[in-house]
Amino acid sequence: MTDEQEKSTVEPIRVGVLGARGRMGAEVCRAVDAAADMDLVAMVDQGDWLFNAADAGAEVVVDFTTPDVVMDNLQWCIDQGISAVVGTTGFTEQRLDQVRGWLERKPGVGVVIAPNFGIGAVLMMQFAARAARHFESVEIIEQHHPRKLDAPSGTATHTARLVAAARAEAGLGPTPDATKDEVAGARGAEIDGVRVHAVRATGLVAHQEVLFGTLGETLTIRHDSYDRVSFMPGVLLAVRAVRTRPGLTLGLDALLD
Ligand SMILES: NC(=O)C1=CN([C@@H]2O[C@H](COP(=O)(O)OP(=O)(O)OC[C@H]3O[C@@H](n4cnc5c(N)ncnc54)[C@H](OP(=O)(O)O)[C@@H]3O)[C@@H](O)[C@H]2O)C=CC1
Ligand SMILES: O=C(O)C1=N[C@H](C(=O)O)C[C@H](O)C1
Repeated sequence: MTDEQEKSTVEPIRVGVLGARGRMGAEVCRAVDAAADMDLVAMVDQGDWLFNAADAGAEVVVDFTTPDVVMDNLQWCIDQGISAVVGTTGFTEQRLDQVRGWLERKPGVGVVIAPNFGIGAVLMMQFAARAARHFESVEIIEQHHPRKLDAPSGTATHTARLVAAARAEAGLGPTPDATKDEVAGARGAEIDGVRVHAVRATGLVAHQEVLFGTLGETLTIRHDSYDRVSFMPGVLLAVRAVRTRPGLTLGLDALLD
């Protein structure tokens, strides 16, 4: 049998998309539809019956909905034995523990949850974590389109936690800052001791800068998503991998190695 014949005997992955009419969901539907090794079998949005995905035989569900519905969606997928790729934000440690608990009862099911599916964004977070130990100051500035519901972004929150963990490991104390916050919020939000500033403006898609400072120098690590197609290679990578990774995979890092 030739390689081509062998390839054509591999069954396409049957994919359902939740939040299919949203900005990301619609882009995911186009990407899955265009992928030769995937079949788009269900497009579910607000008001649609979730069971459409199970009835259509989805093996993997991709969720880009909202933080207030994603947990119910995930619990349903795991109960149905359907693996899930999740880009929706709002995952606290408590939520992640809950997902791990559901997965323990369904050992064959895989879930990938990633705060950002952009390959450049994943690298930006890795570089930031690597730089963190060498700089006494660090602040994160995330910039998004004004229809975004949450702030700070999932990416900024995740970056802050990575940076904070690297600083703690290197024995760095709090960042130096003598400023009195005379107007509430002027110095941004604080996540694990790292200041995070959220900007919302028409024309933006998804952007982040991590600004490091030490004596006589600064380092800025910046990533820009100008178009939601930037997230698609990461989403498709996760769809291809998730069924062979039972349990919870956090972030794309493990899939890129
Ligand atoms: N991880 C990553 O790489 C990325 C993550 N995101 C995150 O993805 C999420 C979605 O973003 P975005 O696409 O911009 O948001 P949108 O608001 O454009 O899309 C969300 C969609 O989900 C629908 N929805 C709401 N409730 C349900 C439900 N119960 N079942 C099915 N669908 C439902 C909404 O319908 P309706 O409008 O009628 O409420 C809407 O169509 C956000 O949390 C965002 O932060 C975004 C980009 C990249
Ligand atoms: O809502 C968005 O648009 C995005 N959400 C994710 C986040 O909150 O980090 C990923 C990316 O920044 C785009």
